[in-house]
Amino acid sequence: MPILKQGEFVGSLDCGTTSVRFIVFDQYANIVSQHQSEFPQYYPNPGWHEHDPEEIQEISEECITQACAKLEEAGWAKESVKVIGITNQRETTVAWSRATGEPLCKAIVWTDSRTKNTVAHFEHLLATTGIEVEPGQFKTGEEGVEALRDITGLKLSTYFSGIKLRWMIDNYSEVQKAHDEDDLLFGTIESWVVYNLTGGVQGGIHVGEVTNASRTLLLNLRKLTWDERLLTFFDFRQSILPKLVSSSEVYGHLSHGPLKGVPIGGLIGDQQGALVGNKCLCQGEAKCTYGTGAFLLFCTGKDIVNSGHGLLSTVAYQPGPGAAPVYALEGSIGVAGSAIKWLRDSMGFIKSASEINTLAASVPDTGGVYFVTAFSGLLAPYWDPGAAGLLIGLSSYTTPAHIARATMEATAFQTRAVLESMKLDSRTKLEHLKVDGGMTNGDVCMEILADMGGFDVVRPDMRESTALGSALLAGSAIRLFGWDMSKPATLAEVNTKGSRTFNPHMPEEDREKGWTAWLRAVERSKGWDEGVYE
Ligand SMILES: Nc1ncnc2c1ncn2[C@@H]1O[C@H](COP(=O)(O)OP(=O)(O)O)[C@@H](O)[C@H]1O
Ligand SMILES: O=P(O)(O)OC[C@H](O)CO
Repeated sequence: MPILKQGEFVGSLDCGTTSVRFIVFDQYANIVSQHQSEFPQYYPNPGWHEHDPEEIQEISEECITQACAKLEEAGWAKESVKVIGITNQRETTVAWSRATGEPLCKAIVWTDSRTKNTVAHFEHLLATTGIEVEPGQFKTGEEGVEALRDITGLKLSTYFSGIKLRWMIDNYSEVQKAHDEDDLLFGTIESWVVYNLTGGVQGGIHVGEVTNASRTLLLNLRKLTWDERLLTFFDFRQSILPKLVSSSEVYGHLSHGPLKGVPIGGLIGDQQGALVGNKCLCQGEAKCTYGTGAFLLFCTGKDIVNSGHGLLSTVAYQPGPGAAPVYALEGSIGVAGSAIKWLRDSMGFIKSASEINTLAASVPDTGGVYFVTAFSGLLAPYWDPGAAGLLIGLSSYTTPAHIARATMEATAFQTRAVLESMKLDSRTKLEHLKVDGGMTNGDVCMEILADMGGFDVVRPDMRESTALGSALLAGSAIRLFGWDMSKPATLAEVNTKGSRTFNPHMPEEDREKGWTAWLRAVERSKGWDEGVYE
């Protein structure tokens, strides 16, 4: 065995919706080593989407092990990894037993829309009894909706974890029993993974990070505390909830594996991770990440901006325990890359995701086809759980190539819709959009986005922004390389590699014609599925 060099690196575990990766970065954000694996997706009923929490854990540990082996093959000792960060798909909900440390059911994934009736129940409750905002003072109807948004930044939706957890308790006897007997532990993916990496049932810590917590419908967005009024409204006992922690601090140490003893110093939801990784740390900066879904986050600095146009207010990051949080406005699009995956896995139109670019480029336009990719209803800015996937404008002329192109246009149209809301809420027009995520690997995807959206699309060369975000937070927690999240200037040398800009070329008139047709297609898709699968 050759003598291995000692370096100083930071690791990032990125637990996404379809794959997990562990990436080792140096101080400039060069990737020194990485390993990635996809994991199984379960769709047991229409509208349902599940993950096996144990599979996520196993794959996470395997990625760490393999990336460390590759680091050593490259001549570096694994002790060079000084700290790790974790970033994750956000609203996906895990319920496990305090006594055994084992999951009580499969995780309900953020895309899953089985909870429509649960949402309807709470909408009714809000409209009638209302929410008790002060002792004895209830807000009902529109005032109740406003009060909920004021506390959480969110609206009632199948998307958020609190609703998914309520459904688990109401529908799985094991989860209900655990809740009743105070054996239940709830967490989003960062919480589950940290619990296991720090020892699981043998001393593992039960923490929840604030950006992830801001997606539960249980967090007070201003105070960054679990809000008792919401616990009463949704009827949860407090003891099931993880201890809240900031996005950057040493939470604990890895209890096993090749990085045993290394501190975990950064936790962040993946979309906020990408915001941080793109160094959009100040008011007015924005990015959009195109993975399974697409998520446009606009940093609003120290202010919480309430959206009047279908966006969410969310925590962007909290740079340390007790530190003032930074907030963001978010437009969440449920389906982006997952529609490409669907064309590959269910329709057989393509053999690999990247092939969609060649297929779509083989025709000049969609031949009049529009695809509203409402596989689990529509999220921002439409928020219609009853919207159904809709392909419209089909004719004998239509080929898979037209549908492939319409699939990419669907993401571009939804991005434009979110940007229009963001313009109204923030009174700022973005001159360009910084992008990353798996779908941005395709040039044709980027050209269609620029053309249909009508804005410049800026794609950085190093696009592992999500992982980089959690690495920056982790490094900052131990002041590795002098990084300090509360002083953005200390990150100036990170990821200064170039970027490529895609400009719109389509005539304005054609773009507007397409946009008008898209809006008509969305109207036809809305309200189609009135809970037939509950
Ligand atoms: N070359 C490509 N062109 C277009 N889409 C792609 C390409 N490569 C991957 N994708 C899409 O990107 C998605 C994966 O991106 P990723 O950022 O890893 O997602 P996640 O974090 O949600 O798991 C897949 O849904 C896939 O369809
Ligand atoms: O894992 P991604 O990139 O699909 O992101 C999922 C989001 O966090 C869901 O809100």
